[in-house]
Amino acid sequence: MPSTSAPILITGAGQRIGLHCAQQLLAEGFRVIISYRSEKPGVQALRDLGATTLLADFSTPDGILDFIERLKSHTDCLRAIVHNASAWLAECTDTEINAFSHMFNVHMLAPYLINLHCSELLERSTPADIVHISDDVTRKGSSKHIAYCATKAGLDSLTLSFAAKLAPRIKVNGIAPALVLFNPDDDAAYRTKALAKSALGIEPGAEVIYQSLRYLLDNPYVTGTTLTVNGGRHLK
Ligand SMILES: NC(=O)C1=CN([C@@H]2O[C@H](COP(=O)(O)OP(=O)(O)OC[C@H]3O[C@@H](n4cnc5c(N)ncnc54)[C@H](OP(=O)(O)O)[C@@H]3O)[C@@H](O)[C@H]2O)C=CC1
Ligand SMILES: Nc1nc2c(c(=O)[nH]1)N=C([C@H](O)[C@@H](O)CO)CN2
Repeated sequence: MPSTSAPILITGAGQRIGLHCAQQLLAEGFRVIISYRSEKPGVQALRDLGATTLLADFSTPDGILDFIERLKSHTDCLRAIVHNASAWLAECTDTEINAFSHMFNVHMLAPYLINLHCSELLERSTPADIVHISDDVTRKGSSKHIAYCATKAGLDSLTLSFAAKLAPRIKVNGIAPALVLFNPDDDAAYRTKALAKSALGIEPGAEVIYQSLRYLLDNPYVTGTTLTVNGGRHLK
C-alpha cells in the first residue's frame, strides 16, 4: 500500500500506456492526477475511479505554464511525476517546423518546466520520483522520425541533469520502450516488420511499462537511470 497520500501525476494519460498506468496505480490505492489534451472515454473512466483530470496542451510554453498553475491549485504535494505525454510525428514537408516545435515542447520543454516549477511539491513527499518516458530509438536514431527521436534524446539528457540536481530527496529516472502497443491503423505488413525488429518478437502491451514504473517508484537506490524495455531490439 502507498506510504503517502500525495498524488501521482501522469501526463497524457487519457489513453493507451498512460491510461493503463493510471488505472493500475488507482487500483493499488494511490491518488492520481492526470493531464489530458482531448476528452476520451479513458478520461471519464479515470474520473469515475476518482482521479483528478486536468486539461493540458503542452504544444506551447503558455499551455505548459497554464497547466502548472492549475496543477498547483489542485495539490500542494506530489508523490511522483510521470512524463508520458508524447506526439509521435514523422517528417512531412511543409509541416516539419511545426512538428519539431510541437515535439520539442511536449517531450522537452514540458518536462523541463514542470520539473523546475513542481519539484517543491515533490519535496513534500518521501519518497519522491520523476519518471521520463522516452524511447529506445534514441539508442541509434531514426531515419523516419528524426525530430521525434532528437527530442526524446533531449529528454534522456534531462533525466541525467535533473537526477543530479534533485538528489537526494527526489529520484529521477527514465523508461525507454520500443514497440509496446500498435496503433489501430498499423497494417499487417507494418506489424510483421515491427515485431521482427526485436529478439522476443512480441507486442507486450502496457503492463510492461507499469511494471517498470513500479520498479522505479519502489526502489530507493536507483536514480539517473533509463530502463530499456525493448524486447531485445539491440540484439538484432
Ligand atoms: N506505444 C508504443 O509502442 C511506444 C510508446 N513510447 C512512449 O510511451 C509513452 C506512451 O505511449 P502511447 O501510450 O502510445 O502514447 P500516445 O501516442 O497514446 O500519446 C499519449 C498522450 O499524449 C498526448 N499528447 C500528444 N500531444 C500532446 C500535447 N501537445 N499536449 C498534451 N498532451 C499531448 C495525447 O493526447 P491526445 O489524446 O489528445 O492525442 C495522448 O493521449 C509516450 O511517451 C511514447 O513516446 C515509446 C516507444 C513505444
Ligand atoms: N507518442 C507515441 N510514441 C510512440 C508510439 C506511439 O504510438 N505514440 N509508438 C511507437 C512505435 O511503437 C515504435 O516504437 C515501433 O513502431 C514509438 N513511439
